[in-house]
Amino acid sequence: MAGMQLSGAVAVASSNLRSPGVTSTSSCTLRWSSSQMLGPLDRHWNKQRSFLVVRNNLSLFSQVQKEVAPLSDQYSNDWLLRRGSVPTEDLTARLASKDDTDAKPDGYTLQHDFLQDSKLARANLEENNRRTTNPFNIIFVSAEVAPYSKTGGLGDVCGSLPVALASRGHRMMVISPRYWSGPGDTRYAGAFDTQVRIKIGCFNGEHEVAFFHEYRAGVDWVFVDHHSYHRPGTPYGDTRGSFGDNQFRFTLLCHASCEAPLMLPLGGYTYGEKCLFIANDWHAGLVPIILASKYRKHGVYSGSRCILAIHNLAHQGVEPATTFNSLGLPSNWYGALEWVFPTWARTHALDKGEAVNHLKGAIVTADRIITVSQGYAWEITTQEGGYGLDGLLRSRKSVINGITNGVDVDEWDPATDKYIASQYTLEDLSGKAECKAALQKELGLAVRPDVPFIGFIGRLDYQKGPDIIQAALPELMTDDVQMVMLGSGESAIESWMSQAEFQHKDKFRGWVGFNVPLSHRITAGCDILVMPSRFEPCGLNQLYAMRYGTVPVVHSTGGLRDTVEDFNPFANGGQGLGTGWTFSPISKEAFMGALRTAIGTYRDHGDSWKGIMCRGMSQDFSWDRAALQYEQVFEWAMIDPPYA
Ligand SMILES: Nc1ncnc2c1ncn2[C@@H]1O[C@H](COP(=O)(O)OP(=O)(O)O[C@H]2O[C@H](CO)[C@@H](O)[C@H](O)[C@H]2O)[C@@H](O)[C@H]1O
Repeated sequence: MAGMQLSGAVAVASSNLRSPGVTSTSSCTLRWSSSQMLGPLDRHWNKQRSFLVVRNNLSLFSQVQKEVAPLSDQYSNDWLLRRGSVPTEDLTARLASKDDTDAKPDGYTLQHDFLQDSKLARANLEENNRRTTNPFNIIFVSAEVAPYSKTGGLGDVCGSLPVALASRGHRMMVISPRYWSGPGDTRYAGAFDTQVRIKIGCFNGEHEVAFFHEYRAGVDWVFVDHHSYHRPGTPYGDTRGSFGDNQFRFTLLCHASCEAPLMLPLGGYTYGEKCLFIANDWHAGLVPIILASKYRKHGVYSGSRCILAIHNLAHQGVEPATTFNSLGLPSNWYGALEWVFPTWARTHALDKGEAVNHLKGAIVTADRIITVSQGYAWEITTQEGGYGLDGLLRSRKSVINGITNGVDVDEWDPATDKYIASQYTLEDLSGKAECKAALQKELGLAVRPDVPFIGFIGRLDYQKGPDIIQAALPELMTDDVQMVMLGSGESAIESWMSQAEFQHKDKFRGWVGFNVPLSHRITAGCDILVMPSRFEPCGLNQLYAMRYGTVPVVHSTGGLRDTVEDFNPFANGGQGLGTGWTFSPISKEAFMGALRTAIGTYRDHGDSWKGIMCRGMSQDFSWDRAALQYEQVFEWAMIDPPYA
């Protein structure tokens, strides 16, 4: 993990430590010396300070192996036999097997309570693996959260990661604006007015906000209500462009988020002062600054920490320097947000390039920083990927971690997906062919099982590289393929999609707009999903595609490079390895090269294709894995003193 510097197991002072997992009977108390210490301790170097971090998520198997194996040195089989117990290797095997009942191995007399305790210990350990032993009060602050509001991956992540963390035993609050568009809007029907009102001093006045609350899937979903959120369009803008007062709207969100844990008696009691805030992207960027400048100096939130989660560094929340006075922050904190554009980016001779940058403010005040893949954690520290913030990010490299996103496995599951024509599984892929036929029919394309069907889903902007597809399409359309693109964004690309559809009526469909059910049907019905993103912090569509047996062809960048493994037909004794194709550099030629290879494999090597599909479908992209990694970072954040 980039930025994480771990050493191996560290020996500590010896003691009569009792394993947290394997308990002992009074007749067999285990003594552990330093070299037999249970559970690895990792040394974590952080800004020349070192801390010992206990990892508590050991699996039963490795735990039992570590615990029982050393016994053979101190307590020989003979010794155990004399005590009426079993040799250690037998016990290890029994504990590792699912069926370690009381069946006695031939020739041995079992000491029942020892085994019984071990079984209990295993149950405890399995439970520990599901539940954290160190629960936190966590506040997720985000501009969007699915299913209430979503324009992209940020909404997906903030709608599903908190549920995974809650199921591990953390107390979770997700706080986001209530984008209510009128009485017909049912998205917030389950959220009730808490009757709590607060006044926030910013932007030359006092602005009253209300809090709505819904408890669902173990998470407190809190919605900040203010009339500036009640507009048609997306959370950020409408057909005329971005809303002009977004800085005000998200400043309100940040102040309200800092008050919510103190004010809202959710389920009868507040979250209180000892919280862990996760500020997502620039919209929540003021949270660590508000905590440090307004609360902590009065002794409030001194036990809290704030982690900045960067989903996309390209959006930073840059506004004129004069707006600083409106943010409701003490004037001596200007330096945290201060941002000066490079000379080349200034608009006229008298332009001094002075601005405030919300994301920069968060980078220099957050206790730790998480990005959504390991590859992106490194990319943002380079000049090419740092969007002007790479220098600052390099200076905080020791607290940056990359954790690859998971997927909401309930929402994105081909076996249960309610949007697709026919459900299917890894064991029975027949439903996928039905999905393909249904999608071809829905789009008015020829229903042909043999033709390679290519899909694209995403924002039509520079990041996602739709112009690469635009450049490649004339060549691609000379082949016997079908293609569908779903997306909205730059109007030039939107018009091109309509035009291309007109030009290639029998092969190409361009669906302009945001349509979640159709995105599921494309993911299930296509054979290939292309993602020619110029940069991609993590990317979710390639994960969804693999889960649905749709093979990704992606630019080798950020999270795409981390999650898609290039197909190698010769690996694994000729059986092949890999889950898709990556290409580099980002050019029409490289894109077409990879796509042609994929199309050729689909047509001519059915077995290899099936292998790629099945390997993709077998990947574990659940949030459980990522949730464990988040927990580790939470623990580190709590060990360090507040950064600001
Ligand atoms: N027209 C449309 N109709 C229906 N659904 C559509 C759609 N356009 C996009 N979507 C959906 O929006 C989501 C997009 O997620 P991504 O992660 O690919 O990108 P995004 O750039 O928004 O997220 C940022 O944050 C996420 C989360 O951390 C990172 O994975 C990513 O790299 C980063 O850029 C997917 O669920 C996709 O299906």
